[in-house]
Amino acid sequence: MTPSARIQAAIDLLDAIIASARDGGPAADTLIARYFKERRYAGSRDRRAVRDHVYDAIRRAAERPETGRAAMIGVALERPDMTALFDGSTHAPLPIEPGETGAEAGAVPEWLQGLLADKVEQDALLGRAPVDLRVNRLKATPEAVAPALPDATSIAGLPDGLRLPEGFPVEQQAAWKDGLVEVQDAGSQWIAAACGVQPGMTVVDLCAGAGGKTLALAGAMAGRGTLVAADTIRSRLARLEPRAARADATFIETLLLDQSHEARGLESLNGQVDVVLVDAPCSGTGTWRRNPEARWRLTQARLDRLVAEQARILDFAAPLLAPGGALVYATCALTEREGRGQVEAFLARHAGWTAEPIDLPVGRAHGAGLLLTPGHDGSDGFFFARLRREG
Ligand SMILES: C[S@@+](CC[C@H](N)C(=O)[O-])C[C@H]1O[C@@H](n2cnc3c(N)ncnc32)[C@H](O)[C@@H]1O
Repeated sequence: MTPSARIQAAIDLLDAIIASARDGGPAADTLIARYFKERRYAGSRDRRAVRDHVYDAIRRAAERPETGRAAMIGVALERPDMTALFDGSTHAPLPIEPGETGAEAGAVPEWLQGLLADKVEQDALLGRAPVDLRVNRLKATPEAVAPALPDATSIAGLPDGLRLPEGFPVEQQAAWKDGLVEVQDAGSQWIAAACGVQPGMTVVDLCAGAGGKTLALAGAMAGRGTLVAADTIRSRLARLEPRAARADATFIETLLLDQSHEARGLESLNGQVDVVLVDAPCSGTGTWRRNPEARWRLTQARLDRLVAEQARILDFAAPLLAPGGALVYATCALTEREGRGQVEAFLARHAGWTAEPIDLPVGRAHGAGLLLTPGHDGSDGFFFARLRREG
């Protein structure tokens, strides 16, 4: 493909990504993969260049642009070498008209600006994310794994954490294939640490998804005790099973819950659980550096629905705890309503619960919890809090 044709391909893809973000369709990565599956003539350098153009345009625009052309012109007008590629030749975009402007540049959509926690450094939200790993204590130690990953550095405050440069092909490494390491952002590892689980405990990961944090909890439990991974989406829990097998964490039990009737499926655990982790569905504002297109999908109505759902999940999680048990609430969101506000509202609704300090060498105290941000902590953005049921 010519350099101009790569720009036109990026414009076509951005049109599809914009429509998909508006209509709740597939994610950008899925659309890019499909696009190239149908265009086998594109070589690996073409694919990489087009993908880079697409993600440059997505990162640059906080608001969903009107068209792929506007998104790409926004990028080109900041890079003089690129504007010349809009030359109207075969497979190239039409020349940029005098006065034709691109999409506006920005980090955070206007409507969200005032809703983020005041300590969030907005520009860092879209920085490049490294590849963080967690050494799987069920199979390995950091000392044993480190020689196989010479590019890895340690992560302050995480004895089992290793950090590799952005884009490092970790899934091609024997250490990953053999289940000695898992890919897991440092923030998620700190949340697992904040759960304070011990071998022999009864633990429920209530929004387990594909089990990233469940596997970290399994490691901390040394394979002993009861660990239930629950979710309402079967395909997500199904992805946990091969991961658990690879990690030698086969003591994990999965529990598929019926949306809106979750309490029924959890009844037998009522009052029995030492630690419940609620890693709630959220706006994902803390993960924009990995998923910048999420900014184009979030709306006020969706945020309202998420806040209501988080409160409902906390309410059916609370009865599971044994007296003295801990409920850890976490979101990869940086909006006040999903974090500090959600926990304040829980404490106001539920007598007999207190928030307790979390002793970690990272983050900043925020309301009754802790705030992690890419700018301050070098991890994805998270809010989490530990709530204790009185004994
Ligand atoms: C932030 S993701 C979890 C990520 C996962 N804990 C990890 O570390 O990889 C939130 C999960 O909550 C699940 N979820 C949404 N509504 C739920 C509900 N009512 N009960 C339980 N899980 C729910 C979603 O299906 C999704 O997998």
